Amino acid sequence: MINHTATIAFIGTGNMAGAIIGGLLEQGYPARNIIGTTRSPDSAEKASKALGIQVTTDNEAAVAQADVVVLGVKPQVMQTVCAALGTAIQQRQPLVVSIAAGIETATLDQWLGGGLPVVRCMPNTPSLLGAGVSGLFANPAVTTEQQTLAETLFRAVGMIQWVQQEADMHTITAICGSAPAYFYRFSEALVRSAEQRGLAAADAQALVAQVALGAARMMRETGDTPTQLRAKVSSPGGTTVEALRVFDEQGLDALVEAAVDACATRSVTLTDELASKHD
Ligand SMILES: NC(=O)C1=CN([C@@H]2O[C@H](COP(=O)(O)OP(=O)(O)OC[C@H]3O[C@@H](n4cnc5c(N)ncnc54)[C@H](OP(=O)(O)O)[C@@H]3O)[C@@H](O)[C@H]2O)C=CC1
Ligand SMILES: O=C(O)[C@@H]1CCC=N1
Repeated sequence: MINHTATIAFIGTGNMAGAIIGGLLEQGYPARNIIGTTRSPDSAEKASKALGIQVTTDNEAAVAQADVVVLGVKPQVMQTVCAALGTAIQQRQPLVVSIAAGIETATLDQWLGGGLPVVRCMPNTPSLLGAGVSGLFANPAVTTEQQTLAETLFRAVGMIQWVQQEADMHTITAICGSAPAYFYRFSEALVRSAEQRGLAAADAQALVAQVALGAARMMRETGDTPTQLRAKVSSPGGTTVEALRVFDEQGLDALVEAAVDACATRSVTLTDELASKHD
């Protein structure tokens, strides 16, 4: 069960934090126990209306009442945001959860003044529907109770996976955080092909979404591996094998491997760029 009494401050309430907040509210988390912040008053008003929670531009005031502070701003502005929040966070000593790509817990802790419990989390946007995946890493200052709190919060919006080595967060980013976009990209290509063959765009999009949902549910619910499920679709001498032959001939595995590698490598270089700012 989620601890519904913890007050959570989301510093940055954009695409990802908004998806987590939406998912928590959907699961019954009380709106009064969630506060969000944005940089501009305009986006605060928009986010507040869209999500049905209080959203301000006052990061320090949000932290002052929080048991959990979720840092949901872009990596490139995180240091500035943390520097301005250090005093409020040190006074309150909340559990700090960062959802930023490429920022190590030690770097964040240093930016916030040191000695803090920091959980690094890599979620993904399907959290909005309770269908997210979040990889989690805790620094040594995180207590068992805080670990459970972080775990229950993110479990409320999907699956969770703890990693013991922080370096594994690069892989988690490449196969969970960023990966919904790969499926959307593949779906865009399928929709485009269907359109070229004469289907209406809206129909093609609905069909592709249903295929993706069905395929995902088969992988989750039948216990079969993707390889076994693929075999069950591919009749010898039939149609599917022809499409799969083209994927193989044109090097789908190498393409995917290169894409995942590029994503994980960017997570590493982002980490190096941001850590080099930390003295
Ligand atoms: N999008 C995704 O799928 C995923 C994103 N992430 C991580 O989540 C983080 C946010 O990404 P995303 O949600 O896509 O980005 P968005 O640009 O959608 O959101 C950024 C949010 O930060 C706010 N913000 C900027 N500066 C400040 C500030 N000084 N004080 C308070 N709020 C501020 C913005 O407010 P305003 O609108 O006023 O500028 C906005 O609400 C990143 O670190 C990213 O690595 C992790 C996993 C997946
Ligand atoms: O693209 C990004 O950098 C963020 C992190 C994972 C998903 N979106």
